Amino acid sequence: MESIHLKARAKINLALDILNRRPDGYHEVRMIMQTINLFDRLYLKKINKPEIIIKTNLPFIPTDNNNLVYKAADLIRKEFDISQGLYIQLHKVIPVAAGLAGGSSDAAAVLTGLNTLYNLNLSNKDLMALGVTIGADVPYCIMRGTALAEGIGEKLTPLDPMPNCYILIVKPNINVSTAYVYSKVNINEFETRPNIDKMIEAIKSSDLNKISSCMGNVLETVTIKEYPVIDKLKRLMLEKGAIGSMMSGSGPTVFGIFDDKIKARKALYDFKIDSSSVKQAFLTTIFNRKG
Ligand SMILES: C[C@@](CO)(OP(=O)(O)O)[C@H](O)COP(=O)(O)OP(=O)(O)OC[C@H]1O[C@@H](n2ccc(N)nc2=O)[C@H](O)[C@@H]1O
Ligand SMILES: Nc1ncnc2c1ncn2[C@@H]1O[C@H](COP(=O)(O)OP(=O)(O)O)[C@@H](O)[C@H]1O
Repeated sequence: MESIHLKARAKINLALDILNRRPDGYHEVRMIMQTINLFDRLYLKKINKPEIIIKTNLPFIPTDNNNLVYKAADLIRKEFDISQGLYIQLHKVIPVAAGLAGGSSDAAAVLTGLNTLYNLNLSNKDLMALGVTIGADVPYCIMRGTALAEGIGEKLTPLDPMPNCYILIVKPNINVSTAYVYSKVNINEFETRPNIDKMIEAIKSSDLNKISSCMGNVLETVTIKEYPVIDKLKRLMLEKGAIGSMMSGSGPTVFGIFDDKIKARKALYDFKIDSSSVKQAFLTTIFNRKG
């Protein structure tokens, strides 16, 4: 095989709790993760030049070692002594620095894709162990579906699939870095924390209303204080018929869960014309592992 086409899907966090801060600055988390059908496209091709060449549709994305896609390819090439070069075409659709793990998912797709392209026969467990050296969310982006993530996000337990629904994604006109949000979080100041065990039960019972009522993200304590637009978008989402709404990950993206396609489409339209607070809006569905 000389080339491969891949899809790298985004994730949302249905719940995000922090247990403590580790001495190395990372945080021990308990999160419920869900893959959604919003995806970047990648094309990987073996080339004769001995280098990694990245082409992307977004001019502001790095094409050197700062791109997580480059990091993933470089890691595999070094680990398995592969000198042959690689051309990577990355078509971004997932909003960047948005709390949707776009870069992590691109890296996960490259690890998985190169495993096939070079016949490495690595298990998902092997790929996840490589992935965590790139980023805390990369192992989950390899596993995908509904999952409990613990440790720094790399200790994964697959959960029953979440029931089908519509997910409305709204990215406000602001940029927030993950490292900044974690650095500002004060774990002694959380007034409410999501009940992760109750969320797992709600998922098990396939009850969308119960799932929505269990949603919670402690990182909102940092972002909403600095960017009230996040809270405004959450409230608008509920007013427009979402049964639950929350910020995903470190934000600033807000998502809404809808069980009614008409309401979801109308809400998408309303958010798309609200250019004062919304930069990007997408209506999508959830993605679950097969089998
Ligand atoms: C917040 C979450 C929720 O799913 O996602 P995003 O909002 O980034 O999508 C993740 O925990 C983000 O995972 P990821 O984006 O892979 O993190 P990394 O690149 O490994 O780390 C970026 C920075 O975030 C902080 N970090 C990350 C993970 C973690 N458990 N504790 C942390 O304190 C560290 O300061 C680190 O330097
Ligand atoms: N393949 C990639 N796609 C998007 N951003 C990338 C990629 N590689 C590196 N980056 C850099 O990583 C940062 C965070 O990107 P992203 O993964 O989209 O964030 P998040 O995890 O919050 O969704 C951005 O500032 C971007 O410049």
